[in-house]
Amino acid sequence: MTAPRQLLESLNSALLQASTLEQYADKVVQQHLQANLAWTVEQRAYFVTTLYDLIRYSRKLCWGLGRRDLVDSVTGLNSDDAWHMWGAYTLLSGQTLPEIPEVSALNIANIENELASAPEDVLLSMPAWLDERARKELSTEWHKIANALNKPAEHFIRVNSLKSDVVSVQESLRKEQIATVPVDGLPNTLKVEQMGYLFRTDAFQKGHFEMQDAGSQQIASLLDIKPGMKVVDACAGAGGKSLHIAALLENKGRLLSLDIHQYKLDTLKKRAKRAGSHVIETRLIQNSKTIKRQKEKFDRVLLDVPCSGTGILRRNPDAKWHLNEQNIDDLIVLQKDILQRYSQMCCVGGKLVYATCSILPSENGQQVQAFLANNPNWTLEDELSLVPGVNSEYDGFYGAVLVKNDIS
Ligand SMILES: C[S@@+](CC[C@H](N)C(=O)[O-])C[C@H]1O[C@@H](n2cnc3c(N)ncnc32)[C@H](O)[C@@H]1O
Repeated sequence: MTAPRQLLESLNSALLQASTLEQYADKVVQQHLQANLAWTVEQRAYFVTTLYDLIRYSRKLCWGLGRRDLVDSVTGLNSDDAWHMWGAYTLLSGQTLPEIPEVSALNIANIENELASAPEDVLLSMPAWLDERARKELSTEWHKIANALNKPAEHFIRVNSLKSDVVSVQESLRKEQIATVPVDGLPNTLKVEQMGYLFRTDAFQKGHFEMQDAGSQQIASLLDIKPGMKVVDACAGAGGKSLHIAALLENKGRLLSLDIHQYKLDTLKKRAKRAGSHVIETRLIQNSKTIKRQKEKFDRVLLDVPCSGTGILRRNPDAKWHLNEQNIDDLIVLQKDILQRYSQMCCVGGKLVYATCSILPSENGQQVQAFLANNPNWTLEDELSLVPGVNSEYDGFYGAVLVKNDIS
C-alpha cells in the first residue's frame, strides 16, 4: 500500500507522542483513528501495524541508524528521528521508500552494516535489563519467546453465549465484511481474519461478542464453574474475565467483581449491561476490611493479579519501555500479598485460580509454590502455562488451580 503523505505525518506525530511515554500507545492510536475517520480500513490497518512495529523495534531501529544516544531511551526523539525510524523500518521490511526529503539520505546497506555489530538484546529490541532477567529465568527459551512476542497480535472474539452463538456471530460479521474462523479446542472463540470496524458492528452493539485474546479466554474456564455458584473475581479491572464468568454461570448464582479502581468497575458495569450479564455485582476495595468481610463466602475465587504484562507484549509493545526492574520486584511483593490475603474468601472445598499475563516464572509458578509451602491446607490441582514461541500462538498467560482442603 502507498501511504498518503497525511497518513505518514500522522504516523510521525503518533510516534513522537508515544515515545514521550506520557501516554500509552493504545490511547495514541485511538486519538489518531478518531481524528482520521476518512481513512480506509487498509489505511487504518497500516497506521496501527506500522506504529506498533516502530514502537516494538525502536531500540533496534535506533542502533541501525547509528543513533546509540537513543538506543536506551527514545524519550529524546525529534521529528527527523521519527522519520528516519519509519524509513529504516520500511527498508528493513523490504519495501521501497517514496521520494521525500525526510528519508532521502537513508540506505539499507548502512543500516545493515550498523546492525551487524548489534548485541542480541538490541536485535530482539528488548530493554537490556528485561533481556538479562528473562534469560536468567527462562534460559535458552527466552530467545524463541522474545521473537514470538515481537510478532503483531492477532485478534480474537469471545462469543457471548448468554445472547448468541458462534454461527450467528460469524454470519452477522460476514454481512459487514468481517471474516472470522473458529478456533480449534475453544468452542466460543473466533479468530478475526479480515478486520473491519468491529466495535461499530450490530453484533457488538447488541453484546453478542467481546474482543478477548484466545489465551485470556482459557483462564475463566480453569475455574470449573457450574451455574448457581458463588464466585468472586477479585482483580476484575474492566471485566474481561468477569463477563466470561457470568456467561459460564449462565446468569445463575452470584459474581462479585472487585477492584481498587472505581473507573475500571464503571467500565465493567457498562460492558455487563451490554452483555446482559445480570449476576455481576461490582464493589470497590477500599481497605483490607472489604476482603475480610468476604471470608469463606465463595465457591470459586479468581485472582487475575496485576503483573508485568510480559505475556501480552505483542498487544502492548510499549509496555516494555514503561516497565523497569523495580516495578517487577514490587509487583511480585503485591502478588504474594494478594494471594495470601484474598485466598481467605474461598470456602473449604472451593477452588481458586491464580492468573497472570506474564511469562516470568517469578510471577507464576514460583509464587504458587511459595504459597503452597506456607499454606498446607491448599493443594495444586492443575496448571496452565501458555508461552508464545514455546507452546502457544496466543498471548502468554499463566493459571494455577488451587483447592482449599479441610485439615482440621
Ligand atoms: C491483570 S489486571 C485485571 C484484568 C481483568 N481481570 C480482565 O480480565 O480484564 C489486574 C487488576 O488488578 C487491579 N489491582 C491492583 N492492585 C489490586 C489490589 N490490591 N486488589 C485488587 N485488585 C488490584 C488493577 O486495578 C487491575 O485492574
